[in-house]
Amino acid sequence: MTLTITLAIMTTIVGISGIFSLEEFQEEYGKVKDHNFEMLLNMTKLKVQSNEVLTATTDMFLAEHETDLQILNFYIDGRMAWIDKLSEELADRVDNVQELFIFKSRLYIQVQVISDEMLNKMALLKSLLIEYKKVEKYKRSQIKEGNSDIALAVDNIMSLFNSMDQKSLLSQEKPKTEEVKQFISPLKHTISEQEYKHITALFLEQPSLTFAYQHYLAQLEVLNVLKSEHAQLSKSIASVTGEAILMAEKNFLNNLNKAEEKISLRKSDLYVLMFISFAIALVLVFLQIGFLRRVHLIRKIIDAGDAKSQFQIPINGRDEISEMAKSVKSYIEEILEKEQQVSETNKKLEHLAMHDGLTGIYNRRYFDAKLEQEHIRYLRYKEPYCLAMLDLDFFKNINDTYGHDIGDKVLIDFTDRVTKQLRETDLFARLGGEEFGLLMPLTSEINALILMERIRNHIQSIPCVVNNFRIDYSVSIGLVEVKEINDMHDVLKQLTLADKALYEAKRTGRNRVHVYQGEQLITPQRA
Ligand SMILES: Nc1nc2c(ncn2[C@@H]2O[C@H](COP(=O)(O)OP(=O)(O)OP(=O)(O)O)[C@@H](O)[C@H]2O)c(=O)[nH]1
Repeated sequence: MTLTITLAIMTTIVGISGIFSLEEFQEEYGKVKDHNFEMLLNMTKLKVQSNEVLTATTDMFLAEHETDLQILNFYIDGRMAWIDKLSEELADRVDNVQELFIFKSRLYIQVQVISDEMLNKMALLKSLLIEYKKVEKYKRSQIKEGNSDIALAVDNIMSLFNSMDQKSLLSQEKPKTEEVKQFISPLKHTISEQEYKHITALFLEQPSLTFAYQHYLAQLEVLNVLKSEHAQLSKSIASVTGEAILMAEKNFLNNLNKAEEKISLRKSDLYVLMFISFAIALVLVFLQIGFLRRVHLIRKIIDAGDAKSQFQIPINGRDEISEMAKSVKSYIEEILEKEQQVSETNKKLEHLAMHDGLTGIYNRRYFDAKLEQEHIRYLRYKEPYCLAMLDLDFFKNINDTYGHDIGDKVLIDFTDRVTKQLRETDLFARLGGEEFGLLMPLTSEINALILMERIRNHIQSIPCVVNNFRIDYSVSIGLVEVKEINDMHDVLKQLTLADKALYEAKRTGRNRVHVYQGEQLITPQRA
């Protein structure tokens, strides 16, 4: 019982701990979920931030009126720093380092390619700027020399260049004579013919001016490159952050699946554990049933006190029940042995209580009880019975002559010989000393008388031989038939009547039978 209770408690603990661990797992699962949702949110934020950073740096670059290497380097550094920052952010969120490295390298290469292209353009631009500065220097020298018209013409030309639409500028590699003439035509009326020709020749021959014009083209190209680079980077950012988001989502799903797998594994573990506990409990219950059945059997055997039944219980085992069965077995055997002894003692006591110690025939007590019983039967059914009192004659003489021991042997001889003459239904008892009683149920007076005479004759005709002594002895008998005519309901009175008849037998000479019949005593003729 204790074992079952212990097991039940264990199973409960397992179940509760299982529930707790499941809750713990679910909590973990929730955390993973929250973490991944947060990560996705951050990735989306990062994407927005990246676009903002990129746009800001591009705008800053474009806002500069002058493009030089310093700005370009600043721009490139800004891009690289942003890529590093983006990589760091991604590293916290993306498990696959290899993929992250590939993204980073892709971005680096892209920025590098763009930077190289831009550096080439910048180199060209720089040389153009030098040329442009030469034109300006020429303009300033003309002003200094007082050639304000020429300086004005240069200005006009430069304004004209500036005012030219991008398309027409981009379609030309260098100004043609006609166009140069067209550019300087406003000067035609303000300067002399000679001066006009000189300026035209100057512009046509002066490569600086041509390059100055090309400066605009280059600047525009740089702007275009920047725009396309911005578009490409935006696209890359979108793609990288998109892929990162996809990866994060993939991770997220992986993590969810792992958590779910763990939960289902834990669940199946718990089921197995609970099944094992249940099976053990079942086995224990069966063992306990067997245990109780055996205990019950032992108890039944104890209750029944049947020593033989104990062999149904296996007593050869080494368990507690077998030990108990062994104890019960020896205990019952001991009890049975004692019971046997008590029973034998009781039988002896019973025998002693009912029998005479010397002769072995019934004693006075038993005779009185049986006589009373017989008398009751008589009173009810009116079936007569006979009662006789037998007394050895001159027994005192035998004692005195041969001794008390031999007197005893004579008494035994007498009872043996009388008993052999009787029916099984007759009751012969020693009433005391040398006096005996004989109860003859369902016996008529005449039959009883015949029997008494036979006994008397048998005793007096065959002497008793004891210790080589031949002892002749006789017996006197008083007989009474209990029937209606004696009209005495008291059983003790019947004995008195028999005694009276005996007394008469003694008085009239001994060795004879007297029958009591009312107040008349009849002494039958000897056979
Ligand atoms: N050996 C022996 N003697 C007994 C026993 N019981 C009584 N007696 C003796 O029996 C004798 C009876 O003697 P009495 O009463 O005088 O009668 P009796 O000598 O038989 O004479 P009557 O009866 O008149 O013929 C006594 O001497 C008793 O001691 C006994 O158990 N064994």
